[in-house]
Amino acid sequence: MQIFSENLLANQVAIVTGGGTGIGKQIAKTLGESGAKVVIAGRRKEVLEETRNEFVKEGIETHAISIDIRVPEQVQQLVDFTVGSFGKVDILVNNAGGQFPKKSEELTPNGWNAVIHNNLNGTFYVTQAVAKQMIKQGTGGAITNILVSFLHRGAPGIAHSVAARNGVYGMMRTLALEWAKYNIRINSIGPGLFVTEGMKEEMASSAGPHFIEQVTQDVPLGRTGRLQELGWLVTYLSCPAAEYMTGEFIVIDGGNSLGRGLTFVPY
Ligand SMILES: CCCCCCC/C=C/C(=O)SCCNC(=O)CCNC(=O)[C@H](O)C(C)(C)COP(=O)(O)OP(=O)(O)OC[C@H]1O[C@@H](n2cnc3c(N)ncnc32)[C@H](O)[C@@H]1OP(=O)(O)O
Ligand SMILES: NC(=O)C1=CN([C@@H]2O[C@H](COP(=O)(O)OP(=O)(O)OC[C@H]3O[C@@H](n4cnc5c(N)ncnc54)[C@H](OP(=O)(O)O)[C@@H]3O)[C@@H](O)[C@H]2O)C=CC1
Repeated sequence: MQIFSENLLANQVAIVTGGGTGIGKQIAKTLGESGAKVVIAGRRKEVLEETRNEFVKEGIETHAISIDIRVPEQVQQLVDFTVGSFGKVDILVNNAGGQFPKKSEELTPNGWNAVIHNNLNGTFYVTQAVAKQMIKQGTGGAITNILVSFLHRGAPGIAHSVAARNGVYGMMRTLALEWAKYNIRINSIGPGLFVTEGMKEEMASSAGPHFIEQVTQDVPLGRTGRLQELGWLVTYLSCPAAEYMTGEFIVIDGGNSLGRGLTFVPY
């Protein structure tokens, strides 16, 4: 379904990290369907190339680059590559990330650092490099971070990831203040459960075979999220309709984070 006009983001250039798979792939596709030129970035070259070919066949102007967001020199290559390919950067989606579930008392320092490094440091490196380019351009920009719905509630088994995402939240609030004068807006999204291959792999060994059904039972709207719904939300945050929004965190989880609530009459 095409919600937004195909010209909404015409002449806009977007970078989506982790854009070769899952949520990032759908976000990049939706931005492209609204007219943006897209650069998808991740570590696995062959995955990125496959996604790029798919997009190009659909008429989306796409380039792909293999980089690790944890390595500042490679992050700079991403920005240089984007400017070299499309002349500028207007939109950034910080989607790359993830974690492995582990009881906190069993987490090693290396395990903790690995997740903090990827989700917090990596996100900062990309954000800083892209914002410097946006400041140089003088045309503003829209940055969106993909975090998690349970940011403020906690999630036993992934303390490292919740800590890192809260770090990104704090970073976002501060950068929204610092960069407002450049008209660079920065917002965050907290997705609930969206079924992707990456999510299934990550949860498969730890959360048990019924994880998706169990979570779904607690979702008032009764289902998992559709990837397209995240694509639309990012498109909204990246377009002129959201020009007065910055520093905000939007949860999209079918009401899951409301909990069960208090019931005063039988339903
Ligand atoms: C109600 C709503 C419900 C929503 C639920 C869903 C919420 C979230 C879903 C998702 O996030 S979906 C995304 C799915 N994809 C991923 O999570 C993959 C991301 N993972 C990675 O990219 C990497 O594994 C990593 C986390 C960045 C680590 O990579 P790195 O190369 O740095 O690790 P290593 O050098 O191999 O190891 C460092 C250290 O970490 C320990 N470790 C790494 N992976 C695991 C693991 N799978 N299990 C246990 N431990 C792991 C590793 O052992 C090392 O520690 P030491 O052994 O040296 O002490
Ligand atoms: N699915 C869900 O229910 C939820 C997901 N999220 C978050 O949404 C994001 C996307 O998840 P999802 O699509 O489900 O899972 P994926 O595993 O498909 O997405 C993770 C993406 O990030 C890329 N990536 C990870 N680390 C790096 C790195 N160091 N440098 C460059 N790219 C990297 C991966 O590519 P590669 O491995 O090739 O580098 C991959 O494309 C993640 O941040 C996840 O934590 C949040 C809440 C819920």
